[in-house]
Amino acid sequence: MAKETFEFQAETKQLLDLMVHSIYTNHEIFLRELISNASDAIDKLHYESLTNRDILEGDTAFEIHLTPDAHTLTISDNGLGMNKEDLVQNLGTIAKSGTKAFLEKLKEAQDSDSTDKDLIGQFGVGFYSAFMVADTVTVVTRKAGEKQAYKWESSGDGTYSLEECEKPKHGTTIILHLGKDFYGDKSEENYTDQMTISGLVKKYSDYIRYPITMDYVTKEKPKDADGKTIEDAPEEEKVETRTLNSMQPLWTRNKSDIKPEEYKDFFKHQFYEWEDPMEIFHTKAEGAVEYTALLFIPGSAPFNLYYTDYEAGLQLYSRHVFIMDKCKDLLPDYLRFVKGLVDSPDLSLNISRELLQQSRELKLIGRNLEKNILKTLARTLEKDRAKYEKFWAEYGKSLKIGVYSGMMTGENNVDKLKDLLLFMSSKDGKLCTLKEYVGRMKDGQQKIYFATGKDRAAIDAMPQMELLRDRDLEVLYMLDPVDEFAVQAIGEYDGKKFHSISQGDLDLDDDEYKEEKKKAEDLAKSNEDLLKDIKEVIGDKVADVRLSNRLKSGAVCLVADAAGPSIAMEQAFAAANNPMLKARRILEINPNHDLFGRLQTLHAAGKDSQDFKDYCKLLYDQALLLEGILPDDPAAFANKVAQMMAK
Ligand SMILES: Nc1ncnc2c1ncn2[C@@H]1O[C@H](COP(=O)(O)OP(=O)(O)OP(=O)(O)O)[C@@H](O)[C@H]1O
Repeated sequence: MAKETFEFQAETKQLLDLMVHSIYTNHEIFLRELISNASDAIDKLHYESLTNRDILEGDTAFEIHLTPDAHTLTISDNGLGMNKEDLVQNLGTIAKSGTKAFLEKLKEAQDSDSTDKDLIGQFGVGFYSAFMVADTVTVVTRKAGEKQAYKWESSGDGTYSLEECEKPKHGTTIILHLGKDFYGDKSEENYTDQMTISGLVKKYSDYIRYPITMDYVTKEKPKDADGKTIEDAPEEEKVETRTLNSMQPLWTRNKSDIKPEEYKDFFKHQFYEWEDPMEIFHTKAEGAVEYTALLFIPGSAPFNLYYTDYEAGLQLYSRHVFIMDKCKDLLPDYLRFVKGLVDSPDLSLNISRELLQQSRELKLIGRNLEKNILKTLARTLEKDRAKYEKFWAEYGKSLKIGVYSGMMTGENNVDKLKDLLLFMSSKDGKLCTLKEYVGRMKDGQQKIYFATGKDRAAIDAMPQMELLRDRDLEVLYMLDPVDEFAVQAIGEYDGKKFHSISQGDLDLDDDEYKEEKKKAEDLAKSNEDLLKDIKEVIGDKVADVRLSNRLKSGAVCLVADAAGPSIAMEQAFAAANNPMLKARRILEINPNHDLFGRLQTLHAAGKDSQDFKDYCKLLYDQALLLEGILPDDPAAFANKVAQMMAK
């Protein structure tokens, strides 16, 4: 095959451009990225070799070797290597959907001068970081089990070349032809200096499970047959290969010997994070199943946590040997934000990943970990409210989704999670637990009142809120569409039912309310015709028109029938392109409002008059607006209001 030239994919080009022009100042992490890729490639080969020993070609001493030279730094591994298709696929395109977001973030970071954040690692564009320090990158690689080797080369401009070549050993060798600022004694960042390189390995790659080696040339006088130095002989050069990393996986060490900084560093390097974790769990268990787990709750939720491209899951190891990344079957989906790893001698390396994921041991470990995490969260909620609220701000949504999605999957997440939920309260504008709400309920109060809306102000302005405020009844604000789903899944807490103030009968428990309700019912009877005729004018848009006893100073409001979704839920479904679930809307009119008297007069003058009809339609549109929904025909609404104002 003659040398071929290929164009990089547009996004790769953009990324390379950013790398070449070094907008990212923390150049040194390129080494960590390349070592990490080499280690991944060895992991892959090792995994393959468990079922196909021949693939190793007799080379069982896994190693990542670093060779600095005058102007180059070479990183070699004896991992899986790449064939032609792999090269084009992996080093010519960026298949990851996160890359676009990465580019945006990188620009943002550049604008805000916060380039210290480890964005490159976070978004996994590792290989291309080589172009921060190298003018040209050459990759010589041969896939284990295949004969043909290839040379890939690029100068970080728009193209790369590919040609066939010879490579006796399988694996990948990456030669960085360093830029002039990155070699030589005069350089501040000399990546050919052995001290610098070994320092970087210690700093970033100490945990890598395979030896990272470098040859050191030492000069020594020769020794005689008795092992004594021959003093007058000239010095001889000796090459000594040293391993630069300690290779001991952090999680295998004793908890008491590990410093918080070591955990944090490990977390960042292993999981490509740039922020300290907010919680660390390090547990060792023996008994029915033996395992060590090192789990983390990241400092903040990733931007795509709730999108389908987010890949949840823990890393799996067996006796410190990597089995797989992103194993989803350990933790329930509502803990999708937890990162970490599990190392267990009880997990068999020799069965397929599919079978492994269904294994009894894995399920047992998963259940234990889930319990552990929930226990820690409950303890944090009790002992360190500020910390818990920070957790809640990042991951609360995930737990709320867990509460109701459990209904679909048949898991009872409600009991597990209901005491970990927080809702904003009308009492003090602060977050409260359901236990706290119930604990401070007024004497005789039977229900947990909640209201749905887009923000606090919208709920506070709801006409129904006035009655509850007057009675000093606490209302929980449901500001996120998932809140209401969660509440529906819970149903009741401590024997107290949830009750939406914007749905069904307000149904307050005090005598005053009951008396007013009775009055309203009598009034409704005597105005039966009026209500029927209003309904007739508005038509099918509402299921019913009633007199309200939930309104104090407001004239109208729209409520949903108790059976069925609320109006907020209907809107959430509509926003998610699922207009199937419709609330049964009920228009409620305040009989104590002057407007009601006017309606009665207009109706008495003739139910077919244009004025009566206009009033009815405007009433409905107003009620819609109060729910934050636009009238069906905003122009007609505005025209009618204008006409009335002009009268
Ligand atoms: N030394 C190597 N040996 C074999 N394949 C490699 C090597 N280096 C890179 N690759 C291949 O190139 C791909 C792209 O590497 P890159 O560092 O850009 O991203 P990544 O390693 O997949 O992501 P992340 O950095 O998040 O781990 C890798 O997924 C791997 O398939």
